[in-house]
Amino acid sequence: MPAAERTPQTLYDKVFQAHIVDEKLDGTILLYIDRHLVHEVTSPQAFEGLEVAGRKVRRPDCTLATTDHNVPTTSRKALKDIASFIQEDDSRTQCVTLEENVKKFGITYFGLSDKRQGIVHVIGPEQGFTLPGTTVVCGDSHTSTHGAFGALAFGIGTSEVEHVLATQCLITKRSKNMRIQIDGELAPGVSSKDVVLHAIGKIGTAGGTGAVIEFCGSVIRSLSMEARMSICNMSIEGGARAGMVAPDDITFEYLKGKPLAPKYGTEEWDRAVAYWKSLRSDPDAKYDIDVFIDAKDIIPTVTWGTSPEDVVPITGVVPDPETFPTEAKKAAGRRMLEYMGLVPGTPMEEVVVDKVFIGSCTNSRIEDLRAAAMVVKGKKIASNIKRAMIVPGSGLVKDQAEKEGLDKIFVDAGFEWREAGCSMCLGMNPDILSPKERCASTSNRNFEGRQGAQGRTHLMSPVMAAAAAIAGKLADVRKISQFNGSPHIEAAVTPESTTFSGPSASEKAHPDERIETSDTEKETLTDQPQDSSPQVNTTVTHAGGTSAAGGLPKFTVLRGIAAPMEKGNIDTDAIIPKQFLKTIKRTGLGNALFYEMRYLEPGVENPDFVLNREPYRSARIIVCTGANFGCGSSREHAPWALNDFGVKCVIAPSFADIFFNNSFKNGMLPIAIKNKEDLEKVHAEAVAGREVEVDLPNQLIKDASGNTLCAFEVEEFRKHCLVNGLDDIGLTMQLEDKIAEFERKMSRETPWLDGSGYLKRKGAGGKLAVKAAPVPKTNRGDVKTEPLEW
Ligand SMILES: CC(C)[C@H](C(=O)O)[C@@H](O)C(=O)O
Ligand code: SF4
Repeated sequence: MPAAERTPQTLYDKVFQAHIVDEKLDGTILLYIDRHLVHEVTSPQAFEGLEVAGRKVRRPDCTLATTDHNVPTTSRKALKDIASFIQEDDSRTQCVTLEENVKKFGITYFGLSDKRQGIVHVIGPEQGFTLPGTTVVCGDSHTSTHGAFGALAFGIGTSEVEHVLATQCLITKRSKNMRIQIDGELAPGVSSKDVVLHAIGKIGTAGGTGAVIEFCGSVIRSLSMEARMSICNMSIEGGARAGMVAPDDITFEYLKGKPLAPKYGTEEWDRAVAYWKSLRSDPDAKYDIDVFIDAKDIIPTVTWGTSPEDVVPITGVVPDPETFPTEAKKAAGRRMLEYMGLVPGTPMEEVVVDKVFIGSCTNSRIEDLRAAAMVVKGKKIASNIKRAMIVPGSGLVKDQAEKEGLDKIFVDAGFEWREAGCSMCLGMNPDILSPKERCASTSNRNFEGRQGAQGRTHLMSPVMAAAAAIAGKLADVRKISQFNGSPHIEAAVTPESTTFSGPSASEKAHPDERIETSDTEKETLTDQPQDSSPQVNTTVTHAGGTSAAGGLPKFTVLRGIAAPMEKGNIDTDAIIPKQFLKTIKRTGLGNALFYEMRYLEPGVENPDFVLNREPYRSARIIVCTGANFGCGSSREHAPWALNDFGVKCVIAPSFADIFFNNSFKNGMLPIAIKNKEDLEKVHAEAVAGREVEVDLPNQLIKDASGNTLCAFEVEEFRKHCLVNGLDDIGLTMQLEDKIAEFERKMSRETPWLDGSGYLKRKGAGGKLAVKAAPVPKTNRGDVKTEPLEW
């Protein structure tokens, strides 16, 4: 079609379009996936599914695994193997299971003894595994990070992990286009984290639901890749599945010399760059949602509540919930302040902090550490700070920081210098907050209990967390550090502009050795599910939650008690907290459902919680009047826990995308009812304790006497799969010819995406062999003697 007649496309449209393998009339699309990152938490059940069905990993060369969530970040000097290194049983099982699976399925893996190990969203870009114009997935919501390269990158659930492993494709739909344009110049002391916190404060945690956000404008263009990653990382906190930035010279510069990027100086590199340059939104491209932000409105920002949208400038005060617009918001605000131990009107700069955490996939890259080091250099952390931790995002970040002497600056100031991992972002490992401890954290989620049961999290940038460590309370970094008129932190701090010196890593003692084991052990114990975990509902079982490979129970008409809920933004951390994610099974999680709300302490039920009251103990449906149900993490454990408890259907005004998808994959039906009156009718039945009937074939919700309460929408393909109990991996595999054809085309057009050992180009008549085969050699051997290449 001549260019003039082509509908203008956004960056997202272009990348999406280039990966369509097949499209159904109802808009269901089979999308090809170029890059699949795998970690230990969301993969065991997927590998198990493959094994049970006798399936292979289709593209081991496009799959990269590491272990990050469960790993302790203490010294690895004495590391022999992961099995003896990890003390906690369930964490160890998950990590060992991953190691077994990567061997079994021939996948490249960066284990604990490998310098390239680290948080999955740090290592992908670092290796050049993440490239512009690619589709990138991982069983992890912060896969959005990789969108900084102009990749379409999003989190998926475990069933989808299994689907991608088996077919290298995903079944999906087009998303809406959303644009967040940030123009102007960031003031000194303001960083990309402030930009994204400010943006989420503006759009809310459901603002981007159903959309892919393109970040653009002069501010974004001026930012480094690290800073762009921090912004795209938190797109998910704004409800969007993905965030994207158009690739430009800054992107290409970053990719030069990365092990898995096309080799700089070769024809392939030039070809790739020419393609990457075409990945810009067309000038007249249309966006469904447009947001403009003026850089001068952004000042260092912190959160005050338990949702990432609860932001306030550091110069502000703790808000008063009584001024919130609706009764529901007032109630939520009161609860948050109680949880956070804050009083309305208190200046944020007076909020005293106990712990400081600089790390996570949002802010653990070299630039983050440089910026934080600049603030703490020559200073000491305040005496009230119990613990301040620096956790590099990968072994390579750690090495680089040590080369620049940053570790010395931190240790001299009183910080702990740790090994790479998710650490205190999500207490699945020994790094956790004790109850009521307050943390200045560079992570991305401040949900209740996220960093440890009853822990209190304030999200902020690395320089702000560093400032909090020095001040002993939340602090305005602009008062603590001089920014010498630099335009903004990420452009200001480069290795050249920072004169750090200090002994190299090998010359100094390891700071981890200062940590007393007893302290670590104590913290671990407080946050682990106890053996005495309450046993409830053990009699409520049904056929859901089976492996996708084994087919699903059919969903036609469901009748049962519906439990009423009213809260908005019920996140998956609340549906099932982190300590229960260590299972390698899909079943048995019913007892952990809504754990923090359901139990006052292990074994003691909270009598006020709806599922602890009759008749709701046997609820099969949840009716929630609050929007954005299932937001946050991609954990499929959330629908597994609901399913295991007996709930097969959730009705709410809206859902977070990943939870919505994950539910269908488990034979469950999430129903979005936007019409308030309709939802209220169903809610009233639930409140009255009467049964409700969900009739999927006729798409109707009825009361106990069979009267229709309202109709509901459901996508045709999803309905077809639910009603017939279809295994969508099997369905996709029937399209083998189309997938193979697509792969041949990709190998011709973007050959740099094929990993070594994939296509043996010796097929007759120019026909390429596309049989899935493990890469002949991986780097799972002795990393010390192997080069940092595949
Ligand atoms: C464990 C994983 C499913 C989860 C996610 O998807 O985000 C985790 O990384 C988190 O940050 O909560
Ligand atoms: S958000 Fe935290 S737990 Fe999740 S991947 Fe990132 S660092 Fe790990």
